[in-house]
Formats: sequence, structure tokens, C-alpha cells
Amino acid sequence: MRYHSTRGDAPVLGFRDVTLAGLASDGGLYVPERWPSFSTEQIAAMRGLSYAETAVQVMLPFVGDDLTEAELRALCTQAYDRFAHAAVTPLVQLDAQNWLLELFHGPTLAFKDVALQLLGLLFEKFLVGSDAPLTIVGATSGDTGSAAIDAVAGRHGVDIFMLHPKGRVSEVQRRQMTTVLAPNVHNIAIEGSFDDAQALVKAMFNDADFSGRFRLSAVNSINWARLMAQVVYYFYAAVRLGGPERPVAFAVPTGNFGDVFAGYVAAKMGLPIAKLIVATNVNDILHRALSSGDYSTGIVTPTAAPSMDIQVSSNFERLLADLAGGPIAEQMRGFEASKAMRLTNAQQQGAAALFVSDRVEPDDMNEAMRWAYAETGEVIDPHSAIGLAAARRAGLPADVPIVTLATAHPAKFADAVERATGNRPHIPARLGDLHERQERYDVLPASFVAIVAYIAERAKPRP
Ligand SMILES: Cc1ncc(COP(=O)(O)O)c(C=O)c1O
Ligand SMILES: N[C@@H](CCOP(=O)(O)O)C(=O)O
Repeated sequence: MRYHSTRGDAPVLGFRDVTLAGLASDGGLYVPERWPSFSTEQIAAMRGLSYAETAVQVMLPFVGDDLTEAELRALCTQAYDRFAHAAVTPLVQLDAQNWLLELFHGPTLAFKDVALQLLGLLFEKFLVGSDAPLTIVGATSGDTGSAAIDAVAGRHGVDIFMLHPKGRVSEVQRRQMTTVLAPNVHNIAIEGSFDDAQALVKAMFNDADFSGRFRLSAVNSINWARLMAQVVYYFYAAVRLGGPERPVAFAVPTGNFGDVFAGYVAAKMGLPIAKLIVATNVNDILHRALSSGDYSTGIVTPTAAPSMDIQVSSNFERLLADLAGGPIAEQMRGFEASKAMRLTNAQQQGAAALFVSDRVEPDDMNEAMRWAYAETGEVIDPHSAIGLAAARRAGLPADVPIVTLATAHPAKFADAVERATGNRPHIPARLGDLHERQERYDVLPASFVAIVAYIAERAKPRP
């Protein structure tokens, strides 16, 4: 399998190189040259497979010659062994139509672990025999940071620099990152928003001098391998609910558009998906884009679902390029200059075939947390509640099961959950003494010069 940039002006790479590269050198995102496709029989044969084995079947077409099936199986087994639930991503039924897909049983209690546990192992595998140390630069609104740090802390030949918006992540999220004191882990709280952090990360890749001195890589969903691993749970859930014979809908709390784009990829690969419901909080650029074609940024508003406080959604570029049938460099350059763009008719109509969207206000989010707790006994986090609120009012036919992706453990957002439900969720015992541990991080302005100087002082340059 070969990978092309959404902007059409970067080298075409294989899976290994695309995993190590992260962002394409033309500022675009790598996408596979074609979507692999499964027949109905092949999908039906996934019924009853373990999570790790489903992962092997779904991801094998993407890895090309860079991993054998046996190597991929060994990596998946190792990655998913660390999950606290035997099903890895269990389904929980809420009522006749609604289900939760609990994606938070990994080491850091968010869906990011599903992909990042694997990505850490892929980095290790692909770096064997290489003398160029990897400098991972990442931006987080709270969850990617801890999952990525857990996946690479202490690994030889890798340094990770993780930028989070100061004061805009929950205390548990911050502590999960800043209490990891391994020497290769560097946490930076920036004076700005997640969008500022993400823009700084992209600017580092696009700076020829900086990216020439350090071998940069990415752990955000700009890295194709992240999304590839997230495609798996759409198959895993759907076949358990009657797929491929019965189409299933998914409601996805959305920020950077990675998780829901993985659902789009699953549909492209042949999985019958009735609808993908894109649920946003008041930072609703994706809802506006999908409902009216207006993709224009506003000021990021801090909310009780901080991981979705995002305006510039990186992976939307992948969708727009796929719907346009090729590179969209000009459209993206226009967006970067004006911070606004209109979708073309083809993009709008193409998206409407599979996606619907909804903006969920804080009261509706709280109501969804209350409903889940009172009616089903499930304690859900604010992000999952945004997905569930959208699912319950999507108006889909009653015979279509709707799976809401439960993207984080409620204890990561205990204050918000307690405010809504009166019930305070507790951190699982395996996180132990998180609140007592020593923290280490630096605070920097959201300035390219300041951040690259900080990293350059600490990272190991290419030999
Ligand atoms: C808990 C949680 N829910 C939802 C999202 C949104 O997912 P995505 O950015 O893939 O759209 C995030 C952040 O990525 C998150 O951390
Ligand atoms: N919500 C995310 C934001 C980054 O998203 P990613 O999927 O691109 O890594 C977070 O928690 O950091």
C-alpha cells in the first residue's frame, strides 16, 4: 500500500515511512492510494473474533510489505493485552436502540489508547537498526497527550514533546501527563488554545530548518497509523450488532475529526454504516460545515468537554480530499490564509450521503449524563454524553442500532459528571496515587520561536 498527501506535493510513501513521518512535507495529511475493500462474507467472518484478531484482519491491507501478518498479530496482541476489559472495547446496551461502545479501558482511560498503544510498538519496531533518534511533537486537548506519553515513556531513541493548553484540560488529564517523569517525556503548557498548539506542531513540520535538524514524528491523528487503528472498533462493534447484514449507525463526539473519519474509512472498506452522527459541543465548526458548507473558525470556547474544544479539525482535510477525488492544496491554502472556506457542492453532497451532524448545548449534555445514569445506571463522561445526546435525537429508524462512542472514562471529568448527576466517579485503582504524584512541566507562550528553542535544547538532532 502506498500513501499520498492530501496536498499532492509530498513524496509517496509506504506504511513504515508514513508512520514515522507523521505529517506530509507539503503540509498535507497522508491517505492510502485506494481503500481496501472487504466482501460481505469477509466481514461476516469477523463475527466472534477477538479484538486483537479483528485488528489484524482490518489493518493487514494497510501495512503492505512493511509487516508480516505474524508480526502485526504479535504487535496487536501486545497492545491490546494492556486493556482492563477482556473485550478491549465492550458494548453496553442502554435501551432498545442505543448502545455505548466503551473505548476507555486502556491504560490512560480514553479512546486514544486503542491506537496509541499500537503506535508506540510500531515506532519501536520501525526504529530497530536506525541511529536517528525520533523527536515526537504533539498537541493535546487532554487525552492524546497522556495516551501518547504512556505509549512511549522510557522508550529508547524517542523523545516526546507534548503541548497542552494551559488551564484548559481537566486536573486528571494534566496529571496523567505531567506526573510521568521519564527523561524522554517533556510536557509544555502553552498560553493558548488547543488550536494554537496544533498549529505550532504543524509549523514545526513545515519549517525546513527545524525538520531538517530533527527527525520529527507525530502521535496526533495527523499520523495515518492512528486512524488505521481506530477503524478496527467500527468493524468490531458492527459485527456484534448484526453487521454486515444489518447497518449500524455511530454517534461520535467530535473535535479533530479523527475518530469519525475512521468510521468513514470503515464504510469505504465495505462496512454497512447507516449514518455517522458528528456530535460537537458549542465549538461547532464541523456542524456548520456539514449542515451548511460553512467551514469558518471562531474563537475557541472552553467547555466541560475540553477535549473537543477545537475549531480547526485536522482530519476534515482527509474527508474533503477524498470527496474531491484528489489533492486539495489550493482549497487548504485558502483556508489557512483566511481561516474560512466553503465546501464545494460535491463535497457537501458527498458528505451528506453518510454524515449528519448536531451541536449539543451544555444543558443537553448534562441531561444525557443524567438520563444515562438514572435510566440505565451508566455513568458517562461529558464527551460521550454529547455523542449520546445527538444519538437520541437523530431521528433514525427504530430498527437501526446506534452506537455512541464512549471516548473517555467518567473519572477523567469527575467534577462535570458530579455536577450533572450528583454522583462522583472514582479513578480506577490502577491509576493509584495520581493526585499525590510529583508533576513536571514548563509553561511557554504560544510562540513558534520559544517552542522550537525549547525543543532544540533538549531533543537529540539527526546524526
Ligand atoms: C474524550 C474525547 N472525546 C472526543 C474527542 C474528539 O475526537 P476527535 O478529535 O478524533 O474528533 C476527543 C479528542 O480527540 C477526546 O479526547
Ligand atoms: N482531543 C484530542 C485532540 C487531539 O486529537 P488527535 O486525535 O488528533 O490526537 C486530545 O485529547 O488531545
